Amino acid sequence: MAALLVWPTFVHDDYRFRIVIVSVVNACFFLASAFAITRMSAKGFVEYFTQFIFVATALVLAVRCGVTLLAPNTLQPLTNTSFIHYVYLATTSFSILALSLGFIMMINRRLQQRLEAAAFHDGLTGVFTRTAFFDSANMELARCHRSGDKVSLLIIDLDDFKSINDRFGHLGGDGVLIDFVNRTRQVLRSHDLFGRYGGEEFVALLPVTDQKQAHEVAGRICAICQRSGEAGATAFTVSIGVATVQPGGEDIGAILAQADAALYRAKRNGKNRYESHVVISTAA
Ligand SMILES: Nc1nc2c(ncn2[C@@H]2O[C@H](COP(=O)(O)OP(=O)(O)OP(=O)(O)O)[C@@H](O)[C@H]2O)c(=O)[nH]1
Repeated sequence: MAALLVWPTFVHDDYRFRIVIVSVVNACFFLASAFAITRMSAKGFVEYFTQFIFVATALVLAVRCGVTLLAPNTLQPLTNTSFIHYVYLATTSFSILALSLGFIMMINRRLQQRLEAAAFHDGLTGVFTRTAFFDSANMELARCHRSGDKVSLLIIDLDDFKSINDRFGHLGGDGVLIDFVNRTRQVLRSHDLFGRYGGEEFVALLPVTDQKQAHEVAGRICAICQRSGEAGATAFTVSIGVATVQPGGEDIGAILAQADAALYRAKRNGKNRYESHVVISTAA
């Protein structure tokens, strides 16, 4: 734009030509910015507000450009007192302030969304992080305490995962974790809570689920993971510790301790199986 302005400024002083160039270039920039916002995901008030300011400013620039071309005598340098000139000055002053605010708020919202995503969802598998799982699980326990429903908790640990990493590398191991999550999601219901406890250990809270039903779910998870090698993918198995309680106001930590003890038994009894803190299960 600077190059385009050299001629009407220094070579041939042409005020109207300068207005046209500046208006057209800026209007294109504002419309392109408004279009870029259209393509953003998860838009809210701030995005629509900023988009509106872009479009409104572009329209004023277009009108100013049109007036300059169609009624050239209405615009005079320095002594310019035309209505469109006042509108232009007011709009640009306001839009600079509004756009600055809009951009700051958009960046703030994006940062907040990223922080929330990182706090709530595991970056590799997409399941709840440990903290998010604990928070949601405690709320679910309190709800089942009030309603008198039973709750079951599964701790699921991938068997011999160190040897999977050793054989297929860390990336191969990551792929197995993703495959495990996808398979387990097929078994869990939409309202079950699923989280990563740490490393290759996962937890699932099954609301309104008694021990018999929890055993069925655990057995199906063991079975679906055992079939992992069928399509040529890396084969893996899991061991599961199951705990079922009638919540009495305790927090998730107490139930986790029971499920953890059951998981320890499943590992000690040969892996690729589930065990319960009360009933010893059949092998998967
Ligand atoms: N690829 C990958 N590996 C991980 C991740 N988190 C933890 N690990 C690995 O998981 C392995 C866990 O090994 P161990 O605790 O010895 O357990 P294991 O080999 O599964 O043995 P058992 O639990 O007895 O069946 C370690 O080698 C960790 O490095 C991860 O996010 N990605």
